[in-house]
Order: sequence, then C-alpha cells, then structure tokens
Amino acid sequence: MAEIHDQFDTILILDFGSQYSHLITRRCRELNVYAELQPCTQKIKDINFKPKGIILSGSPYSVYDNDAPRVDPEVFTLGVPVLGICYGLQEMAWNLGGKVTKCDHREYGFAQLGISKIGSGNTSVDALFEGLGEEMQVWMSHGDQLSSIPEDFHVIGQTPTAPFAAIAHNSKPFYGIQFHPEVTHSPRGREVIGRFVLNICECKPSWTMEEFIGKEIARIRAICGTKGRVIGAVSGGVDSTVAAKLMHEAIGDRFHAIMVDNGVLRLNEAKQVHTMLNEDLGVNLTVVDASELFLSRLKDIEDPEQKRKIIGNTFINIFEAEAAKIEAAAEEEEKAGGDKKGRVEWLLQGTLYPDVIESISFKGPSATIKTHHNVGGLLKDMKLKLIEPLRELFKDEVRALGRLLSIPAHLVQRHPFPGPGLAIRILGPVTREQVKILQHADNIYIEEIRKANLYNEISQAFAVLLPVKAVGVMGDKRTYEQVIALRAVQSEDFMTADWYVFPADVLRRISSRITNEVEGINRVTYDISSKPPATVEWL
Ligand SMILES: Nc1ncnc2c1ncn2[C@@H]1O[C@H](COP(=O)(O)OP(=O)(O)OP(=O)(O)O)[C@@H](O)[C@H]1O
Ligand SMILES: O=c1[nH]c(=O)c2[nH+]cn([C@@H]3O[C@H](COP(=O)(O)O)[C@@H](O)[C@H]3O)c2[nH]1
Ligand SMILES: NC(=O)CC[C@H](N)C(=O)O
Ligand SMILES: [Mg+2]
Repeated sequence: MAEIHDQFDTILILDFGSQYSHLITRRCRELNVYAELQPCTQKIKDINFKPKGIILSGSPYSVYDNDAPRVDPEVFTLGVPVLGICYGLQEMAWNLGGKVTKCDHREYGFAQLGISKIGSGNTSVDALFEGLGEEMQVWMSHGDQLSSIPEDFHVIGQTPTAPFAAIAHNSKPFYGIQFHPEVTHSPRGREVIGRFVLNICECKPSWTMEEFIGKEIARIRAICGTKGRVIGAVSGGVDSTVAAKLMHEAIGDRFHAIMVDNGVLRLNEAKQVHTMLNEDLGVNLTVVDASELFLSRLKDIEDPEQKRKIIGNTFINIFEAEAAKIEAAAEEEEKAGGDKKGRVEWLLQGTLYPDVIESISFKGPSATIKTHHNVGGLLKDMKLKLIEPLRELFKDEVRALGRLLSIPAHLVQRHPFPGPGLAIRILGPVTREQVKILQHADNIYIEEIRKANLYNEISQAFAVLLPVKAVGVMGDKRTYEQVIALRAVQSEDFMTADWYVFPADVLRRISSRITNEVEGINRVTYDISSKPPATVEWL
C-alpha cells in the first residue's frame, strides 16, 4: 500500500518534547514539502521509508540530565542531512564529542546572529545561510549551550553570548543551530528551514493539495478494493465534509454518510447539514435521530469527562447499528436477485493531524486535558476499521483541500463545532429544556456576528449556559434566571487562542437580544480568558 511518505519527499522531525515541534512540521509543509513528526524514541531501523532529511527538535530537558531523551545514533549513519535545533544541536554535539554546559546567562528572547564567512578567501557563507546577509535577528530559548564543538565541525554563526550558535560538519551534511527558526519571532527562520529542506536535502516541493487529492483518492480505492463499503461519520463540520467529499469522489455510492442527531446539536443543524450534503455536494447523507438515546444516557451527568465518553461511545454504537442495517438491506437485495455487495468494513472519520500529534509525545500521550470524542472516546472492541484520510493534515490544509474539491466557501470557513456539542457547553446536567435555551441564545449570537460581518475574523464563537441563577428586573418584576456566557476566540491551530475584542455596539446588541428573546435568561457575560490558561470550550 503506497503511504504518503512513499509518494512525496519527506522530512522526518524527531520530537524531543519542545513546545514548538509541530511548528517545524508546519514550516516544512509551507514550503510544499511533506514532513512528519515522530517521537524521538522512534528507532530509525523501524521506519518504513527513507526520509530525505532529519530535523531534531528542541526539548525542555538538558542533555546532561540522567533521564534526558536520547537520539538514535543511527540518525547519523543513515546518510541523509541532519539539522539539530536548540536541544537538537546540543544532543548532536553531545553524541559526536562536543561539550554542553549550563550557561551563565540564560538566553530567552531576541539575539543577533552573526553569520560567519567561510571557505577559501573567507568570502562565502554556509549553504544553510546562503543569501541571508551578514546578520539576522533570531529567537533563543535556552539555558545550556555548547562550550566546545565536536571535532570535524566548524562555526557558521555566533551571537555575542553564544560563540557556537550555529555549527556545521566539515564534510557531512550535519548542522546545528541554537536558535529557533520555526517561530515567527525569527523573521528569516523560514528561509533557514528552506535552505535546509530544499537546498541541502534537495526535497522536491511537490506536497500540494492538488497532488494530495489524486494520490489520496487512489489510496482510498486501493484500501477499499472494488466492493468494500464505508460508512462515514459526518457532522457538517469542515473536516468530515471534506473527508466525505473526498470519499465520494473515490468510491461513489459505496460511501454512506451518516449524521447522528445526538440531541445536542445547534438549532436546525441536522436539517441544514442534510440539505447541504445532499443538495450542495451530491453526497448521500442519512440523518439518524438518536437524541432520545443520547439524552437518556446523559441524564443527571455533570462530570465533563463522563459526558464526553458517553457521547463518544454512543456515537460508535449508532454507527455499528447503521452498518448492520446497511448490510441487512444489501442481503435482502441479493436474495431478490440483486448484485452481491461488499461488506461495510470501514468507518470514515475526519480526524486531523493535531489530534494525532497530541497523542505521540515521546513520554506517551501528553497529560490528558480533555478526551476528544473521536480519539479517546472510541469503543475498545469496535468492529469497524477506521479510515481517516485527513490524519496527516492541518486545518488550513483541509480548508485548501475543500476549496479544491469545490466545497462552497461558507462551508469551508465554518467555525469548528465539537462532536459532544452543546453537552459540553451546558454546565451541569443536560436536559431538553436546557438544550433549547442554549440553542436559541447561540443562534442569536452567531446571527449577530454574521450581520456585523465578523464571522470570518473570529476563529470560533459560541454561547455557554452557566449553572447559576442571578437576580434581574424585567417589566418592573423581579426575575431569578440563568446566565449565558459568550465565547469568541482567534486562533491559528486551537492549541493556543486569544479572546476576541468585539466592538461594544455588537456586544450590546447581542446581549439585549438574548435577554429579550430567550426565556429563562436575564444576564449575559463575555469570557475574556485566553488559552492557556483556559481552554476554548468550558468543559
Ligand atoms: N453529529 C455527528 N454525526 C456524525 N459524526 C460526527 C458528528 N459529530 C462529530 N462527528 C465525527 O467526529 C469527527 C470529529 O469531529 P470534529 O468536530 O473534530 O470535526 P468536524 O465536525 O468534521 O469538523 P469541525 O472541526 O470543523 O467541527 C468528525 O469529523 C466526524 O467524523
Ligand atoms: O470534535 C471535537 N470533539 C471534542 O471532544 C472536542 N473538544 C474540544 N473540541 C474543539 O477543539 C478545539 C480546542 O478546544 P479546547 O481548547 O477546549 O480543547 C475547539 O475548537 C473545540 O471546539 C472538540 N472537538
Ligand atoms: N529550547 C530548547 O531546546 C532548550 C534546550 C535545553 N533545555 C536548554 O535549556 O538549553
Ligand atoms: Mg465538528
């Protein structure tokens, strides 16, 4: 089976636990080169492809710590270029005979990197810094540094406090840099990564969504064979819509899209999604109303993790039941003399790369903050096999893919909506009455955001129903009712986010409409917390 890394030149990034590791992956992909992040514990001999280059990430550890993560020495015998960033540089030097010690002055922030002249006549610079001038601003974050470089290496850049800020091997394509080229605070960092990936590793910049579509469709066809059938969990969100469209292109009517009405969707959502997929995209979608089952299982449940797990598991129960129904119908058709149909073996999900990255840290999955229903909430003894065509992609790549598949812009730009839906936006027990109140308030909120033309400026906006009551006065009467909190954030990848600054008049309109129109609400507040320390959702 052709995997993505067999089809595109690939840079392997080994993750030593830096908070910026996924950014290195992003920067390579922005150069149209496919990059994959793997834990540093990954043994090179067990990798089933040959990367064109390897990048070693930073790390919170010091190389001289007893429990420091170690690089597989085979990285240096594979015969491909290697770039160490920060800890990656230190680990490379440590392995190849250099010295690393705690520095007197921790460097955290901007530094000016002087690029060394090298070669005969001292006129040229190293290929890593080709064409980048004599100096550049870089961003540092380290408390250790090289106190001597390994034999066979030379200095290619330095800062006033770090004489070995950039080094290169005398004859092999090994490089190490103390600064972080992957963060935007290193303005020319992208170019440095470009020099390594494109010039030194000689990767072809062929990772484009156009190329991806063709190759992924071929891959799906090979996986499913000529008869195999797939049911798809489709929510109307960007990810599953794009995955569904791709699947439809690949196997046509052998793909059955299922949307589950779990009773905690937004106002009129099931109807809208049904129209959108069937009419706008030509994908055959069945809406299964399982709201009764979900709400009964959620009855009296207040704990956020319990809510998430119940919803994740119930989703799978429904998909398995639907798969069985489709198979039973096919059997009936066959008995009546119809063609023999393939089994429903696969379940399509719109899982993205960030979901995967979160579970691959070298120490095992990073501390669980919350269980995303489609990753941690799956059933253990599930019969359907997963097919996840987007699991290598970031959200903006998925959006680009959607545009290429002619999915309308308003759909591609939709704010994300979590699978557990309003259940994680109703703090306290979930009941039909509470769902109704929140649906109504949320609908007004989004309507006003659209009217003010702010929808595309905001990454995600939604209302939350708080489990408290407050006193108010309406028509000269005392009220004692619930409170709505409004949330709106801007974020690139939802790993971090900042609250959105609304024009006051928009907030005023939203608040006045919600308190006037939504029965049971007499107060509206606005959430001004960033992530971290908060998260995007309240539960
Ligand atoms: N109501 C639903 N019915 C069927 N499948 C669902 C439903 N909600 C979520 N899913 C499945 O769970 C996956 C993950 O949900 P998630 O919200 O992350 O993605 P999405 O809904 O496709 O896109 P977005 O992130 O833009 O909302 C979806 O891709 C889809 O496969
Ligand atoms: O499909 C989903 N299933 C989930 O269980 C889930 N939990 C959070 N989210 C979405 O993930 C992004 C980050 O949210 P948090 O900061 O709350 O973790 C935000 O976009 C959230 O809406 C989910 N999406
Ligand atoms: N950002 C990093 O990779 C830091 C590496 C190491 N912990 C140091 O302080 O120097
Ligand atoms: Mg969604």
